[in-house]
Amino acid sequence: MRNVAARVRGLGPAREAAARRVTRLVLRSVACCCSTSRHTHRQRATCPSRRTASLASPWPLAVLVPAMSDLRAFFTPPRERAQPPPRRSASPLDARIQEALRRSREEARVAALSDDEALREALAASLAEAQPDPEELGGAAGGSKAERGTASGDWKDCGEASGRRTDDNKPGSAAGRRLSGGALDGGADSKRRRTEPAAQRTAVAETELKQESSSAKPAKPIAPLFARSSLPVPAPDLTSAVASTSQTPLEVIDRFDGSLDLLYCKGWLTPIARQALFAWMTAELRWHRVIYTRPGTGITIRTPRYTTTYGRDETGAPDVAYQQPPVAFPPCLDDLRRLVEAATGARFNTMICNLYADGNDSISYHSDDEAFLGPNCTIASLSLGAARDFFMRRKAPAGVDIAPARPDQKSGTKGSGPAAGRPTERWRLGDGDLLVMRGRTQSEWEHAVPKRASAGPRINITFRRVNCVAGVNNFMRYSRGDGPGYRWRGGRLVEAPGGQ
Ligand SMILES: O=C(O)CCC(=O)C(=O)O
Ligand SMILES: [Fe+2]
Repeated sequence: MRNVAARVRGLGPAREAAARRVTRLVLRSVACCCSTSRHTHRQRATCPSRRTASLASPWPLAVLVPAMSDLRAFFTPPRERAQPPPRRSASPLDARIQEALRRSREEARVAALSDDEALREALAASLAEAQPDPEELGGAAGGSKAERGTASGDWKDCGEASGRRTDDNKPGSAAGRRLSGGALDGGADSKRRRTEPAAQRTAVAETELKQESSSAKPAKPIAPLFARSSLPVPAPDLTSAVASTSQTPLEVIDRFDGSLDLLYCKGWLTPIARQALFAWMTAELRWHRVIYTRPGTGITIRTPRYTTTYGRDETGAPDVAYQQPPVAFPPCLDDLRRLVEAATGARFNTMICNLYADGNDSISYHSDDEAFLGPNCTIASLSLGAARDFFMRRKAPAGVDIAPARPDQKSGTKGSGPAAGRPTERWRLGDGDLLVMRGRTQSEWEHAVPKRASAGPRINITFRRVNCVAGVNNFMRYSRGDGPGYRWRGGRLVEAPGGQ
């Protein structure tokens, strides 16, 4: 009853009294909230779960909410009811009552859950996302137009041509070629860039910017069940490989004569480890929504996901040698790095973390082939939380414009000439899955996580090995930037000063 009083306070004494009457009525007429039993009035008085049988509990609300449209009449004193109600399309009173009841129901539901249950429930909701739309990336121009829509639109391209001290800034580098629409940048889109006059190119780029900006909505509530996570979430203990990983060997995927060279393990991280890691990373890491200017164009890009980065190269350079001092791995992520190294046989010194808050967050087609990663680099990618599609498409051979095959077409069409289209591969990366890209994969393929109409929060961690200061500068610039940081507080990502 206290809850009722709190929720309807300010509606006037008559309506408050009416609300109390309704609640009393409902409490008498429904079973108590242990729900399995049909207690008598007397039994109910002593049932331990009765304390939750208030207006805020799910039980009476299930009865009240459908009758919401009648509530206004019910709350109206008889004197007023005799007169015809004023014609209003949306009553502010209705709205207030509905909102108060909705909030109290949600609070009661959350309060009734333990931390573990809340986490499990949020993850289950995340995993039950809508099926992907196979058409989304299927355009012949390559890449979803809801995304940046070009192979040269991603942060890496800008970093490499930013004039900063990166090895990739050289005209002959893979990145330089991509940015200038060179040989590796195949597809109709890059052809368009090569042939259009500069003014037109700017117009196209601005359109892409609008798409990018509109897709990159500000932080919003995404998982109310984390509402209590303002308490510190303990870091998971991942020190034991046997306890933290499934110990299932990684599957070797070797396609197109070694062009696509992957290792894959579904559910590599155990459920307990992955859930604890996901909860800790969302709550305790400081995430960034990096905004940067695309060099040479003056165009502002808002990265459509949250990111952060840790680690440094092994050149032994002091902090002052970097544009921003690198940030050391938090201990549990360092333990994770060691586990991934043990599983893959590769060595890593840096990580980039991506937080896709919902289906609107994405990463467009790109390759992680920067010179500071070295040739044929190995990149290990661990997914946590909601499953998302991971698309791969083969780059066109130098100087050839071939549209990629549609993602729903059978990939690897024989004699992949122009008619056949470039092969595409599609993966569904789920909670705890480990995917390792190695060999020629980065130089011959691109990958993307497209937007989806609905998807729960997902984290992706990529482990990489950079061989120079420039690589760390690049990661710091494009995965941390100089804007504000965000932390998951009260069920949403909120701007948070300080910390790493
Ligand atoms: O989220 C993913 O699975 C991919 C992330 C990625 O490609 C990147 O960070 O470079
Ligand atoms: Fe990538």
